[in-house]
Amino acid sequence: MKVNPLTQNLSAEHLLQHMPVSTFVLNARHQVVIWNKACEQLTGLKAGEMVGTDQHWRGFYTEKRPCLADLLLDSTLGEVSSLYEHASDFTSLSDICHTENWCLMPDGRRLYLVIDAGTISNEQGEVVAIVETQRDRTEQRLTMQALTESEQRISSILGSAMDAIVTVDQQHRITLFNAAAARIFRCVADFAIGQPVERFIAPHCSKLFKQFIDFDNPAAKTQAWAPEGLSARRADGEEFPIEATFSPLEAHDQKLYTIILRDVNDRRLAEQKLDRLQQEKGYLQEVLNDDHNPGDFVSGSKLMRTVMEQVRMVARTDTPVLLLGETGTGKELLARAIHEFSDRSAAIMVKVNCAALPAELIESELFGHEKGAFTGATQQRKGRFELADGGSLFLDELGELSLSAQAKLLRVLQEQEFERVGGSETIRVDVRVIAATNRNLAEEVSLGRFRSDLYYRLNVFPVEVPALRQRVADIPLLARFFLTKYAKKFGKRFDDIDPAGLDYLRQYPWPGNVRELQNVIERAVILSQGSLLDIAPLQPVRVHPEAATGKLRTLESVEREYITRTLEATGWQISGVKGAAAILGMNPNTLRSRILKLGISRAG
Ligand SMILES: Nc1ncnc2c1ncn2[C@@H]1O[C@H](COP(=O)(O)OP(=O)(O)OP(=O)(O)O)[C@@H](O)[C@H]1O
Repeated sequence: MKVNPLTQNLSAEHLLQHMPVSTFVLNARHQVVIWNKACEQLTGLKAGEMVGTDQHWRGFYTEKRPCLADLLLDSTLGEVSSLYEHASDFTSLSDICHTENWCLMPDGRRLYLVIDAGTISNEQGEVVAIVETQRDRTEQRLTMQALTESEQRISSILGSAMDAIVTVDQQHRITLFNAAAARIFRCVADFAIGQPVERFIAPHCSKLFKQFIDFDNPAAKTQAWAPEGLSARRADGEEFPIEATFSPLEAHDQKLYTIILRDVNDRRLAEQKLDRLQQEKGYLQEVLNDDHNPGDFVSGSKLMRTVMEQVRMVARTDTPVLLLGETGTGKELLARAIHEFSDRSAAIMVKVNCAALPAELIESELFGHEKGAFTGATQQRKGRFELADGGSLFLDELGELSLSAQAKLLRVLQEQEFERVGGSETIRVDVRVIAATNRNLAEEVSLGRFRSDLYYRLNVFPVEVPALRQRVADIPLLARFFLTKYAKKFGKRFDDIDPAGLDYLRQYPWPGNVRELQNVIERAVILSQGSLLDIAPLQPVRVHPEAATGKLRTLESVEREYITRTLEATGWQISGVKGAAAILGMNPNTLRSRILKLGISRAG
């Protein structure tokens, strides 16, 4: 063998000992023959204590296990995958192998070591020794892990962002297209990436973008806000309004630009939805304070059972329902039952009391108005029809509706569409109308106060709710029902109603119907002391005593005088147990509207 004069004084052992890479050598019996300086440094174990032993594993592991050199020596490389964390990185070229692993060093440090091992054979080809090197790559590994994690975080942020995020290179080609961009532009990222951004933004917007990325433009160093009024183009060519920001991005020495944009229509729709939900919330709050719970409907008499059957039958259809009956008979409660029994019960039933609002406001209440439609209309407002979309609309006191509102209502019933007050946009809704009145509508039609076409449209399914005096069998049931309700409310206990009192209740004609009975029981619960509820004899209200004198007056003047008298008796208190509405057996809102209509005032 030719001797190299430059290396003749350097033995192989000398070289291995001073190699700057941690190295140990095993003989064919797995005994350490060399444990170099770098290996001493890495493991903290001295060559003196390792050479001649088979304890080399102690340098890298806390428990005895084969090192890569041992596996190579025993030709058991198959075990690598179970012993090394990153066995996939393991490579073996017959007599050289490589793997990477986290190792727990004797001093407790956790190091990521890149391990290589190779065989040394004699001239006969017999393996006489194995050399194993270990290189510490902990820092690189941790940096790589941190980078991967941060990339994953960024990609999950990009993926979950609501706005479209698109990055573009200096040639204007798209390099990144997040999930929101795919949704907004209606195409997958693979389709968009590589395409010029101009394919997705309208000319005016591309001009602005070009100005932005112009290198001589110092503004390109910072973010720029593209105002509303710009538009972008979806993959199918449809243009849509956007607002966007442009910003520069330095990545891997490459200059990129990010465009973050949002579909303004989406935002407008979201705002509208929010607006509607807020109105709905306000409305539901009103309903929560209401005591009309269809689950609490008491019906024992044959007459009421027939009414309930009708209600159940019609509930399943979309036909408008007209509930007719005296005040306080339970029309609103039945309207709620119709809604609850219908397929629309998941949506809400919106109520409008047509008598509680002045004629000029009722149309805006029902159909909404546009900004500036009339003095005081400072904002666009949706009406109750829009709020009830998908559900039901209960029009209470329908007979009070103005003729012009009646015309609009007829159109909604026929075509399910209308325009807001002061607006030209046609709004379509899917609403089931339930109306109620205590007036004789047929008579109102003949007097020209109610449109005949609307009457016929609503009269498809009239439900006559009988007066309480026509269904005496319901009186004890209702009285006991209200007794339980108010005894609970006022924290009192009663065994039953005094039998004499029950007779008074049965004999009384109940002009205010169930509402009046409810008020009588509520007052009795407050006043009674014993275990039986006391009911004082009831005096029917004499509405028009003047008839007896022969001086006949109009119903309106009698009504005005009687309401005024009742108000004076209650000290002008309208609602509450002792209020005029309770005495008159009227809904407080209805009473308020009657007071306005009849021009009743405290002074006069
Ligand atoms: N069958 C019933 N069972 C239980 N409560 C009833 C029943 N009928 C009516 N009520 C109660 O009587 C009161 C008046 O009922 P409701 O408001 O439904 O009558 P209405 O006919 O709509 O009255 P108005 O015409 O004055 O608006 C409510 O508090 C209601 O809960």
